[in-house]
Amino acid sequence: MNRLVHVADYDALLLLSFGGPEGPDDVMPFLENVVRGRGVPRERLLEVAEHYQGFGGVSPINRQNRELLEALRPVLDVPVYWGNRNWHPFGEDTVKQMKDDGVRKAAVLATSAFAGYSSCRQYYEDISRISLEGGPELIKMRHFGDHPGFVAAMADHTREALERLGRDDARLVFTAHSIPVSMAETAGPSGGLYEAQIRRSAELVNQALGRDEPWDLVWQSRSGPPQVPWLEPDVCDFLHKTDAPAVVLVPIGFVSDHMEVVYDLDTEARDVAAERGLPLERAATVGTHPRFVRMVRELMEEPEPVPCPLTCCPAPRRHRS
Ligand SMILES: CC1=C(CCC(=O)O)c2cc3nc(cc4[nH]c(cc5[nH]c(cc1n2)c(C)c5CCC(=O)O)c(CCC(=O)O)c4C)C(CCC(=O)O)=C3C
Ligand SMILES: [Fe+2]
Repeated sequence: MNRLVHVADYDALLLLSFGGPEGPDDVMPFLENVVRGRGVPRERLLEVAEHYQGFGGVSPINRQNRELLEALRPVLDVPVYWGNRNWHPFGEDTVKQMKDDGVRKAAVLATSAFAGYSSCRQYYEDISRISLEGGPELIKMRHFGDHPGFVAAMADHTREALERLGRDDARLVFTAHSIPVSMAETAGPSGGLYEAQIRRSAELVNQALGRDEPWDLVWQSRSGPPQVPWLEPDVCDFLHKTDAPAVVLVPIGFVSDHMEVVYDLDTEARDVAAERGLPLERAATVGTHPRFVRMVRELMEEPEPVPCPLTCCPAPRRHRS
């Protein structure tokens, strides 16, 4: 059959993710992998280690990724592999396995929907680092925050949270990982793309819900040295000050309920709301919502994506660690 567009014929999918500890002894070595050369103060690291230890040293991200793999298997016609940047199974090891299995060309689904250094460029860096001579070609799929599958899944979960809260006057407060302002300014070919894409995605979710009410976008999980400016307002500062009568937090910036969600939102942000007597619910991330899972297949059926220009989303200046 002649096709009008070139359909990239992948013979595998690689789920490329962040990785997380699977027990108390993994926590510090994992964190050291994450922040190597990034100038994150030791005190911040020890504080974040405590968040993980509060969950028995186990990040929820690995279970979430395993669940996504299981949900993808019946929907795709090709084998599904999983590799991480910061913890086992490391992408390096997975790609060796893929090579041994004779994989030729794999679509790469990074567990992040948007542009930016941490959310996109760093996954390209991972791909170059783990690619092997004679191994599979690894094609990173496009940003998907505006894909109807992502939007519909997020909208569904937001509707469920609104129903749990049971208040018509609740305000939707979208939240995403804060990043340094300098990183936000250089996101995408002409800058500002991380924030612009997240805002667009939030707007699409709001529209899908048929809501006319104003909504907010706030940031969470700030890291780095205190003198470096990051995107604001922080979710907790926002909750301290808002005059909204009730709030649904919508973690639009994440694809699964990992530590940033279950600690920074479900523990910290919830405590602030409770202190103020502010009714609050948190929408589930897209996770394994069937429409999101189907989106992955749809992305693989699109023409092969044009890679991001090498000049966008540059790495921040390296710090000595
Ligand atoms: C934009 C963005 C996403 C969303 C896109 C995506 O999902 O990729 C994201 C996701 C995640 N971030 C995660 C964990 C961490 N991020 C850190 C630190 C940082 N994140 C940053 C940005 C982002 N991060 C940045 C600019 C830093 C500063 C240091 C650096 O420039 O790298 C640190 C260091 C300690 C600290 O928090 O200070 C940890 C432990 C986990 C795993 C959670 C789990 O284990 O369940 C996930 C999914
Ligand atoms: Fe992070």
